[in-house]
Amino acid sequence: MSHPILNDQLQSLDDQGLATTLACLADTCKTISQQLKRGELAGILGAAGNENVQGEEQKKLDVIANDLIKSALGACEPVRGIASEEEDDVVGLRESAGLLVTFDPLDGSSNIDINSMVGTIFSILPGQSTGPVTEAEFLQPGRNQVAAGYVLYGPSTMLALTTGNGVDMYTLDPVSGDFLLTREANIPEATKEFAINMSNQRFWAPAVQTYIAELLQGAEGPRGKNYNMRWVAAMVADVHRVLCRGGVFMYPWDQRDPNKPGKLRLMYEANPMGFLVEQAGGQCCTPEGPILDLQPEKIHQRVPVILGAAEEVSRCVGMHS
Ligand SMILES: O=P(O)(O)OC[C@H]1O[C@](O)(COP(=O)(O)O)[C@@H](O)[C@@H]1O
Ligand SMILES: [Mg+2]
Ligand SMILES: [Mg+2]
Repeated sequence: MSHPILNDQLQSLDDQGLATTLACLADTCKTISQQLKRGELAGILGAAGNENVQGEEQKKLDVIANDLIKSALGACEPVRGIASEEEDDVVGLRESAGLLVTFDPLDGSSNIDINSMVGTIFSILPGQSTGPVTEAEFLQPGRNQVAAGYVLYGPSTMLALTTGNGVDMYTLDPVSGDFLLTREANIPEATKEFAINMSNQRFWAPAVQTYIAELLQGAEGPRGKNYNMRWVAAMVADVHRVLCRGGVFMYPWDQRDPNKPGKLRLMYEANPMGFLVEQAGGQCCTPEGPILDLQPEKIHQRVPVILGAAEEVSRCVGMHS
C-alpha cells in the first residue's frame, strides 16, 4: 500500500506560504525527534536551571526545542512573527510576511525524564497588519486559525495536521525521512473512556465533581455504562488517543490558584487542539462555550479545557449552567 508524502500533499494547498511554513515545522520536528531518540546519550535530559515567564521550571529539552523552532521559523520567509510558551514576549520576524505561528515546543515536559511521550503543538494565524508585529495582533479567536497540528514523539513519530478540511495523520518513516499519510482522525459521538488528573478532584468546580462522579458509578449509575480512565500527563498524547479512538479529555478549572483558571494555555495548546478536535467531529469547550470562539486577552492566557466526544463534552458543559 502506498502512502502519500506530506510534502506532496502540501503542494496542493492554495496558500504556498502556508505550505512552506508547515514543511519548515515538520522538518524541525524531525530534528527534535532525532534528539529525543538519543535520550540520555545526548546529555539533554533534566532541568535547564531556570523558569519560563509562567513560573514553570524549564527542562533542557524545552529550551532546545524552542530554540530549534525559533531559529527555523526565523529563516522561513512567510512567517511574520512567533509566540512560544517558552518565550516571555512575542517575537517579530519580518513585517512584509503574512503568517503568525504560536507553539508549545515541548508538551508534556514532565515525561521527558521517564522516556515517555511528549510532543510539539503549533497553530498558524493570519497576520493582521503590515507594520511592526505586536502581541495584540496574535490575540485572535482560534476560529481564525489557518492550520494547526502537533508532532507526537512516541514509539513512532507522528504528525497530525488540519488546514480546515479534516485531520490527516502522518507517520515519520525512519528509512526515507518522510512523513507518510497513514490515517484520518475521527472522534465518535459517544465514548466509554475519559482522561483527567483525578488527584485534583477536591479542587474542581461542583459541576465537574458531579460529572466525573457519574462516570465512576459506571453501569450502576445514571450513565448506565462502565468507563475506563487514561492519563498520559502530556496533553499531546492524551488528545492523540482521543483523535485515534475517541474519548473525552479534560483539564478543568480548579481552585488551587485564582490566577490560573485551568492549566492549559489558550494560544499554544487549547486553540490548536480545539481546531483539530472540531475538524475530527468532536467538541472543545470551556464551561462557557467553544474554545475557538474565545477572544484571547493575553498571549500566555490559560483556560479550562473539556474536549472530545460530543455527547460527553455537551453533557459536562451543560452541567455548569
Ligand atoms: O501534571 P499534570 O496535572 O498531570 O498535568 C499534565 C498536563 O500539563 C501539561 O504537561 C502542560 O504542558 P507543558 O509540559 O507544555 O507545560 C499538559 O501537556 C498535560 O496535560
Ligand atoms: Mg504543553
Ligand atoms: Mg511545553
